Amino acid sequence: MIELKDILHGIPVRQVIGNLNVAVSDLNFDSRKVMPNGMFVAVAGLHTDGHQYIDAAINQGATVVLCEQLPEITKDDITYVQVDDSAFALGVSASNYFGNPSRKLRLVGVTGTNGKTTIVTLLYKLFRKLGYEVGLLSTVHNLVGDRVVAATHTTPDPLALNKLLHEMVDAGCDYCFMEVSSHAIVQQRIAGLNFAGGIFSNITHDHLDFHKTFDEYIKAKKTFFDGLDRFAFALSNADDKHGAVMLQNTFAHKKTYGLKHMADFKAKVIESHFDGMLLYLDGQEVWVKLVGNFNAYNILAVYGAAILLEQETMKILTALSNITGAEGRFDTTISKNGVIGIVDYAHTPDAVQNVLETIGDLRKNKVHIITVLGCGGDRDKAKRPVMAAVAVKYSDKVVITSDNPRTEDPMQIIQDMESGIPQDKKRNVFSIADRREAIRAACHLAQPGDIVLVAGKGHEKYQEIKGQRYDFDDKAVLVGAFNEQ
Ligand SMILES: CC(=O)N[C@H]1[C@@H](OP(=O)(O)OP(=O)(O)OC[C@H]2O[C@@H](n3ccc(=O)[nH]c3=O)[C@H](O)[C@@H]2O)O[C@H](CO)[C@@H](O)[C@@H]1O[C@H](C)C(=O)N[C@@H](C)C(=O)N[C@H](CCC(=O)O)C(=O)O
Ligand SMILES: Nc1ncnc2c1ncn2[C@@H]1O[C@H](COP(=O)(O)OP(=O)(O)OP(=O)(O)O)[C@@H](O)[C@H]1O
Ligand SMILES: N[C@H](CCC[C@H](N)C(=O)O)C(=O)O
Ligand SMILES: [Mg+2]
Repeated sequence: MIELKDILHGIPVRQVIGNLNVAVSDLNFDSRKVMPNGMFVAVAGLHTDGHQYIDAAINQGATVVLCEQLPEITKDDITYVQVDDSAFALGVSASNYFGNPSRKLRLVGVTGTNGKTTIVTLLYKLFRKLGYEVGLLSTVHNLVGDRVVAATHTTPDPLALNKLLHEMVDAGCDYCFMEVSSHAIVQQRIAGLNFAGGIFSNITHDHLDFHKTFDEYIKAKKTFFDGLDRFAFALSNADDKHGAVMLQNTFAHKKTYGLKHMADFKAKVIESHFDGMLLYLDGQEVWVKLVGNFNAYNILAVYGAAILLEQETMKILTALSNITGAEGRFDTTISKNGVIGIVDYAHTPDAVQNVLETIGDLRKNKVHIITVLGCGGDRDKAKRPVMAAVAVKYSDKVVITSDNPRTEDPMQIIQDMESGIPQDKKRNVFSIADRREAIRAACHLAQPGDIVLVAGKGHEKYQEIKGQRYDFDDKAVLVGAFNEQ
């Protein structure tokens, strides 16, 4: 039980109707989940507005309502708190409700278009190896120490997020590494959190359905760094065109990493193989089990953050050489007749290009690269033709298929992708809507030594079609197809 006035700490309140000295036994932003003597926070969404459900929340037992617009008729036994920004108030009140757990461990957030999951996963594994108790909030899953909590979002809603942080504190975690998505920044899921550091990976085309313009997308990412305080570090990618902008207005301690430009943390790729690469990192040689220039950036970000979190260089490097990346990222399998299969979560034009360039650099004797690729439904439509064009440019053959069509028509998504393919390349492209059949077809096209890249779904264990989730696992389907050969 916590008193309402304590939940409101740090929230600019415009008006209160009713009693502030009431105990609140539950906090919710979904009227359907409100509990007796609970507090309901009305937030405007993309599909509907929580303000429409204030009565429903009261009928469910809410005794406190926090909102931006007061209802025309207020009830005597209910406390109404009016604020200017209820999404911000939700974040802060969720932190207060759970005892501000982000102040009781060191929380590091990672934002950027690609690489967030990889960086936080590597940080989680690294700090475990360095002997700490650690929490993780990621697209693949959340971890409270060793305990797995399924992830519904890349960055959970403020209630789920603070509840998990609270559990991490209870479990004795010293650190938590979390992904900060641009949706979470705009929707203020991270309001009220205290970050010990923030990391920027990169920014390229994605989510323009939500942010509308690339400038708005940049602005969203930058807001995260603007919100860091002077005790935190802000670590940015010096080689990214927008890396400097991220640090422009932050109060945090600014640091950079990069392979090309001048930076505080520098690295060079010396050797690359399918199972890892040799890096020259901050004056030392280190073998890591990840592949590709893009992963050299991820490793550098992790190394820099570990130094900024006061860890010792040699211990970091030794631990780094013994850890693997996140599930479903550049995951390699070889068929019995020597076809190399790679499952990867590339679902943006930049990621597809990076992975295919890496494969192109690693391949021997110009063996063929066959890419299986789809694009998600109910997501950025503008990236579809671009992803297809990139796949075609860097592959010998492409099988266009479905990713998660969600509520969209799979054939329409495929057509949107096909529109990006130059006429003279069309003969190398096949479209097969059924993802299982597409993967099988790619494997049948492959000769020994060829490489089949299955991109876009990585670790995901489902496919969402017409709003329904079906079991689906790219790796299992790929291995099954290999076994048929
Ligand atoms: C686009 C987006 O981010 N949507 C999120 C948003 O939903 P919404 O805006 O549609 O909400 P809404 O349905 O309009 O409802 C508005 C409010 O009314 C309330 N309500 C609604 C109905 C009712 O009966 N009673 C009631 O109180 C709702 O609880 C809500 O507070 O708020 C919901 C509650 O927190 C989220 O679950 C939902 O995530 C959806 C499922 C989603 O798919 N989000 C994706 C795009 C997302 O967030 N992705 C990023 C990662 C992106 C990346 O970098 O790759 C992520 O962090 O996961
Ligand atoms: N630093 C990077 N730069 C560019 N591409 C990358 C980088 N790291 C990973 N990738 C590519 O992006 C894909 C997704 O990587 P990862 O899951 O780490 O990113 P993410 O930012 O967490 O994505 P999401 O937005 O879905 O949470 C990888 O499978 C790989 O193809
Ligand atoms: N976090 C990303 C993941 C996309 C993964 C891809 N498989 C898809 O479904 O589009 C999103 O929700 O946009
Ligand atoms: Mg992620």
